[in-house]
Amino acid sequence: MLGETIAAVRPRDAVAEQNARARLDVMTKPPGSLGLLEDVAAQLAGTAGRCPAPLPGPAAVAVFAGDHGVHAQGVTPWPQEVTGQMVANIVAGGAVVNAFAAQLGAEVLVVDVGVSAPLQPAPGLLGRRVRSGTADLSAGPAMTVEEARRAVEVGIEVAGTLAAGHGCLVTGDMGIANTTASAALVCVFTGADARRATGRGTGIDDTMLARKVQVVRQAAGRVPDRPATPEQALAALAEVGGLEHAALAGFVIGAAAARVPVVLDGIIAGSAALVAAALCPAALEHALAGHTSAEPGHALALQALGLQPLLALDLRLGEGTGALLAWPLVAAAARALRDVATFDSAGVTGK
Ligand SMILES: Cc1cc2ncn([C@H]3O[C@H](COP(=O)(O)O)[C@@H](O)[C@H]3O)c2cc1C
Ligand SMILES: O=C(O)c1cccnc1
Repeated sequence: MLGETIAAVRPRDAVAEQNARARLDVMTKPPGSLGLLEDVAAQLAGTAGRCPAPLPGPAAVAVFAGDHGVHAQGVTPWPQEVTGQMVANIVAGGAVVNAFAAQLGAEVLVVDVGVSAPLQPAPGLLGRRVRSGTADLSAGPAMTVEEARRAVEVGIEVAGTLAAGHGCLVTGDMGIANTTASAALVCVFTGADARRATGRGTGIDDTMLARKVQVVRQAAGRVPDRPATPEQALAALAEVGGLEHAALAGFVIGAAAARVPVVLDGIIAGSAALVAAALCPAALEHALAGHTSAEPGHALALQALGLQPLLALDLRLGEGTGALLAWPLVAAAARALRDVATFDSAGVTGK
């Protein structure tokens, strides 16, 4: 399934994108005046393969949840059981992601791809647990390559299902200690030093940060830098990643295969997108960076991916919150491309 999905991903449609650029230039506004939103509008046309692109809605955020064996190393102040408790909170509608989604009319789907604790079945919770948390990535592989592949395929499945009823997919995550695995992935996939890629996550003190940097450096050191082939990418993911990272990588590839735009959230999605890019470079042509988070490794990931974030609000939450907030900008860019009159049609004199 992974191989077939990778093979199904096409680059953006150059003709649709050129038509969008041409239309943006004759719309009743000075050429280029919508800045980055003009690139977004053109990208959406390229993804859809037509100009104007369909409006990218409604949006659906998939919150991939998993636990991390590296929690035992003291890299986060939060107990591991908070992952399962927050999953229940999101499913009940009580988290920040739910408030933002309600504001924007977006759907929230939580996917258990690797939580440790037992979870009550509930509407809005998809059970796809590959294993109950990863192994401690500071001591050895976080998971097997086969488990990584299965978790990637969960993300592909979820993207395919959601793309059938939604015009835009949004990445979300929940997993205590997942900023440690994210930093390790950023180091491996960009070659960055652990000190630059590692941040304070939920908010850790200097002592814990020093320990986290050490853990990230040690883990990333076991893996050859900059995996170039799909096999190397999966191996690196299995060594230092998380189950939600694997699923998110698959989600990005699955969205691209369905030709639906995907808006990326923070460091967890950004690091997973590095994996997706190594598995399937064309997939990233259909992705948008919703925001840049306060976690320093996120900017490194976006830079390596060549993605320009739509927002910079100093968010450091995850759950899909920053990407959701960017979605109205994506929708507005599409609506402008579709609805704004041209100089000719409106009888407005050009310069
Ligand atoms: C109550 C709560 C809600 C959250 N929602 C997202 N995260 C975010 O913080 C965690 C990663 O940070 P670290 O690596 O420092 O543990 C992840 O669960 C991520 O989704 C949360 C964290 C907490 C505590
Ligand atoms: O970048 C993020 O999305 C982030 C940062 C800190 C904690 N959780 C998520």
